[in-house]
Amino acid sequence: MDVIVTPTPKLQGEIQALSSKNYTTRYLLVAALAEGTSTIYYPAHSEDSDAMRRCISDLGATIEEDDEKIVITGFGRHPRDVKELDVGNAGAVLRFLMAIAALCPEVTFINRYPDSLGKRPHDDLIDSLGQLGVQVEHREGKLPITIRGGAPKGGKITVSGAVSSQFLSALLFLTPLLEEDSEIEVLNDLKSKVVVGQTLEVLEQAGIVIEASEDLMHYRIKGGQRYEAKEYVVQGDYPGSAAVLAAAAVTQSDVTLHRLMENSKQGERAIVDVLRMMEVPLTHENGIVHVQGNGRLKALEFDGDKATDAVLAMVAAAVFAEGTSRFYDVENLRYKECDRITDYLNELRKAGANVEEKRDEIIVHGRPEGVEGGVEINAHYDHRVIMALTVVGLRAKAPLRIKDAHHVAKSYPIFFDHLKALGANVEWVE
Ligand SMILES: O=C(O)C1=C[C@@H](OP(=O)(O)O)[C@@H](O)[C@H](O)C1
Ligand SMILES: C=C(OP(=O)(O)O)C(=O)O
Repeated sequence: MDVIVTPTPKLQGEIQALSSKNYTTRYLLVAALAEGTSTIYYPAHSEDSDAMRRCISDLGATIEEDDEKIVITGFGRHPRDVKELDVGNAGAVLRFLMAIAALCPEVTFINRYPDSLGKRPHDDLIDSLGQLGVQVEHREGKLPITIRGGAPKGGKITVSGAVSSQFLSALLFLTPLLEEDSEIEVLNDLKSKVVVGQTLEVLEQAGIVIEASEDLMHYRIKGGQRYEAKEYVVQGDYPGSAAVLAAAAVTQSDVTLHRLMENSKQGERAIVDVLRMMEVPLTHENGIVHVQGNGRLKALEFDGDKATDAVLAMVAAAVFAEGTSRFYDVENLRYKECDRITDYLNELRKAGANVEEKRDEIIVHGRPEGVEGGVEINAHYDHRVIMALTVVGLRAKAPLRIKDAHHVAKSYPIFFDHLKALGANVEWVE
């Protein structure tokens, strides 16, 4: 399914931010790793969170769900002897479960998205699992991957954080369940460090004790711990909301988003500060962001690694700013659903934006007068490319047709419904 985005000068209205994808996947996992019954209120509904639901159910968790909550009885440290798992296109779900699969005799992760997740590298985690004595069969570090767990005991592990923080998070979920104590040392930098803060927060809520160094590069984890069954409440999602806020910033707008906590550990809450630095009129109080866009934005420089899943939306806003913006320290955007530097900038250029790339930077020469539009956009299987190009389409001179826009459902199935509710001219077409 494609979406046609027709230029829309004005957005107005109020929406409830969707629930956080990253917290939902984590709460589902820690609930599955507990032995009793946990309740998660307001879990996200998207392809990625559904992938975690499906996999923990295959691994033996019992799940009951209604409109408000999901009730999970976990399998503790004894997952069912499942042969195959399908994580869809969800990187975090795959990486977290590759580690948990070490508790199973043999599990194969299938390759359902050969052109997206199928291209992403997992070598660093494979290497760390190897240090625990776990055998991993793979195709040059990529899917399909078979994990032969045996019975890892714990011990000293190193993991590279240069490509993704998800490898470290995966080891942090596994090691408390092992018989012996573990020590993890992160090598070569740690990208998306803020997301590890979310992992540690959720582990603590689940009753797990981890000693982490202040720089998040060293960890001591006691073995033989048990995840406690708990009640969790999922907060609003900043990465998805970043695209809605960027849309409000590039138009004449009066847009209010609820459920966005000021003190959230999501790095992508930086979208609010970035838009403020771009001189977009907005307020953020009591979990409510209110944007009154006037279409004028100023360029800025920003360390994108602090808000990895909001960078594409920030770049989309910068396309219309006065001056040249620079988003640096973003190399690991190349290892996401697509190469979010080269592939994304190609699509932006097609739409008429003036952008340049370096290995680890995106540079945007703003065009406050608007971009041409009138072209077809390749979504590259990437929900964040789809959302960001939608923002650009709202202020183009002619409509954009975003091919295969249904992949937006990876994280934000109702993105276009939300934009429509704000008055955006967006239409699904076959
Ligand atoms: O741990 C997580 O849930 C995530 C970590 C980040 O990935 P990287 O650590 O690979 O940057 C982020 O981009 C992804 O959407 C979710
Ligand atoms: C990169 C993302 O997710 P994942 O790595 O879990 O596939 C994302 O949500 O933008």
